[in-house]
Amino acid sequence: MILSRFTSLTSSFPKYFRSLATVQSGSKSPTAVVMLNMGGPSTVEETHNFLLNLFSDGDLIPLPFQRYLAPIIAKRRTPKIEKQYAEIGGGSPILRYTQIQGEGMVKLLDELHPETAPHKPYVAFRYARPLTEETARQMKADGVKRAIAFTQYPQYSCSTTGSSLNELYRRGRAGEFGDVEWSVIDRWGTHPGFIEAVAQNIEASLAKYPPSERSEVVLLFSAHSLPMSVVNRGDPYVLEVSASVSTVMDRLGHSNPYRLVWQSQVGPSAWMGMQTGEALKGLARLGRKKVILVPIAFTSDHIETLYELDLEYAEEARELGIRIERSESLNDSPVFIRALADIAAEHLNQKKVGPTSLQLGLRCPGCTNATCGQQKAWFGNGGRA
Ligand SMILES: C=CC1=C(C)c2cc3[nH]c(cc4nc(cc5[nH]c(cc1n2)c(C)c5CCC(=O)O)C(CCC(=O)O)=C4C)c(C)c3C=C
Ligand SMILES: [Fe+2]
Ligand SMILES: [Fe+2]
Repeated sequence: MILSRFTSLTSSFPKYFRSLATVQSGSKSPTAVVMLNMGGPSTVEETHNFLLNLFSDGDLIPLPFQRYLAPIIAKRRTPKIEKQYAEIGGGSPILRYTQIQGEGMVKLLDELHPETAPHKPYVAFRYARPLTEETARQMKADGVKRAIAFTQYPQYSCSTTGSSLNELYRRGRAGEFGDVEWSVIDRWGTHPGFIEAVAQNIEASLAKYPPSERSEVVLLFSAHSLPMSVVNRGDPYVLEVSASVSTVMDRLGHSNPYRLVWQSQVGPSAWMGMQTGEALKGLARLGRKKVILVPIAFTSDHIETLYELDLEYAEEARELGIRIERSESLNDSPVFIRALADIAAEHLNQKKVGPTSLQLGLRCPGCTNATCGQQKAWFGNGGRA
């Protein structure tokens, strides 16, 4: 309410005064909006380093003797994953899309929240360049004094956003960013702008079916799975992904039958199910031959959409006689970029409540990782000891 009043106020401002405000604040140190994500190899050659960083992360994959096992597993897995990145065009597009999203977001944010302008986007990836340490050096060189850590995972998991925040905390506490006041946007899986962007992409896919067939199409929301050991320690990811799905279906007026299923499990342990591939087989058995696959837990294209969904599952569906469409990832969607700016502006307006959401302070009840607790206390104090 307050935000929408404020938005209409700034947008009715004469353009001249708005651009003057930007010029006058041009000499101010920028407010950094640090976009956190896992990253991906931009070229096939970077695949090994990406996997090495990923398997070395104890927040994502806790391994015994991690320092010794991670290089062995990464080396063994590299040829298979290199082939997949080669088949999707020679690398992951995540950096390109994150840069487009970041640039678009700050342009809007300067108008939505001129008090903290200019805003500058930074990217801090966990397993690919630019890594957090490089971003820290750049922010220090830019004289940043105020920063928002903005996760690009809509739903919170200790193994994704939690891992990024732990890395930011370790480097922040070591002084690598200089003297920065931090606040955190840690989840936004039911934000109306995000929901609208997903819903519009689903509607575009539905429009590919003849009107008489549309209501029969099954919407198969597919999210990266999570090991049951993580789910069982109280990780909120599964619940938050379910909330995103329910909210999208509310927005669509429950026009279609739908299910939430899980993809991309790695290794032999138990993971959250049912698996996307199994679900397709089950739908074929039920005679449901029209499906739209909807990626719901990641906002740009990556190996899981471009390889697993578009190549592997599409082939499987064809063999099962299913007509399959894939709802586009959010990528450079203007509706989504506007949502990112709104989320950041709402955060800046509501910051009086505290530098993090109330949810962040409540770590997974079963989590015994000391860094998670220290990180939450540190961010809760604005990044001060
Ligand atoms: C919300 C998204 C994701 C969650 C949750 C997640 C958890 C998770 N992932 C692994 C292991 C791997 N993930 C890998 C790649 C990968 N993971 C995600 C997203 C989530 N992971 C993405 C988008 C990607 C691809 C990156 C890109 O292409 O840009 C990989 C590497 C690929 C492979 O070897 O298969 C591994 C390994 C675990 C163990 C986990 C939960 C604890
Ligand atoms: Fe993953
Ligand atoms: Fe944790």
